[in-house]
Amino acid sequence: MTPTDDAAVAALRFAGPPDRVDPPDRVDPPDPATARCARLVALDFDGTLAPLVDVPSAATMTPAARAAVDRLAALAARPVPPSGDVLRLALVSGRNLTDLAARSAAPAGTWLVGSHGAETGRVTSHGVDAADLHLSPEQDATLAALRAGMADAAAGRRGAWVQDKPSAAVLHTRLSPAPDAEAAVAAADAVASRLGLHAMHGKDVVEVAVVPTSKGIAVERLREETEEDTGLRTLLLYAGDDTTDEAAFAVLRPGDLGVKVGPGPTLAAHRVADADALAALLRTLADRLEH
Ligand SMILES: O=P(O)(O)OC[C@H]1O[C@H](O[C@H]2O[C@H](CO)[C@@H](O)[C@H](O)[C@H]2O)[C@H](O)[C@@H](O)[C@@H]1O
Repeated sequence: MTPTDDAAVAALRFAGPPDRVDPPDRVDPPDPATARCARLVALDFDGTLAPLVDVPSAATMTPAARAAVDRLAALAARPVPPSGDVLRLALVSGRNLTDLAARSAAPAGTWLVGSHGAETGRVTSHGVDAADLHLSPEQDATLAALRAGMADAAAGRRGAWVQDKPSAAVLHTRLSPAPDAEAAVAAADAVASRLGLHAMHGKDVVEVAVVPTSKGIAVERLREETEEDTGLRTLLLYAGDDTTDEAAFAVLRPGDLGVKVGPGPTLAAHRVADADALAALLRTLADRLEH
């Protein structure tokens, strides 16, 4: 698959003008919108780099997505080029951090955001350097009640099961017949409501967390950190496929690039069909950034 023309053009615009120096009179004038910026490429994992599958532990990036991520990571790791442009790569997922690190095998230097923003870390040559996740005693007690409630919501409903995360519980219904899925989802929503928590509805999942967070908050934090570290305005490319990615699209600003992967309503300005089409777009971006 290839990205649509407008998405490919948007990727080139996001990357900035080509670094042309010869002949001198052909040098492109710097574009104030994109010159001397840091670029933060933040990518969702499931459904965006890795096609959705029935068993979450079996999800894996397509070969093209793998190659694109590795190439961007190599570009992010190189010494800052003469243009002064800085590139950062982040994976932003609903998966918990350990799971995301294992499934993505992200290259050293990649920033990781897990549990929709509740967990953060950075891949280093010796493993993931992760920030501690602290739950208050009240949050601990709520998490225990949440896990019990979600287990009840899944009980007796065909195909439904619950995944526990460090600060959340997730009801999975991908393998459930429609009536069982509907009943389990309604029960999970009731548990969230009883505990005063927000239920996030994704693709065949209902996720309830005891730490208020969203991918929008997470990518804004990544942008702020990049701007603090580099002293440069930071342009953000965010790509995602699910409803929970809309929170990230919602915080994009002029000069940023939002890419929705697959069908469905979205706030993103651009769309590609699938993980391989996104990989092609990321290759276009890498080609331009490499020069
Ligand atoms: O933010 P993401 O990286 O997209 O993670 C969101 C959820 O991804 C996983 O569930 C989804 O992918 C599974 C494997 O393909 C699929 O079986 C499930 O139906 C999808 O919703 C993961 O298991 C969840 O914990 C994440 O929150």
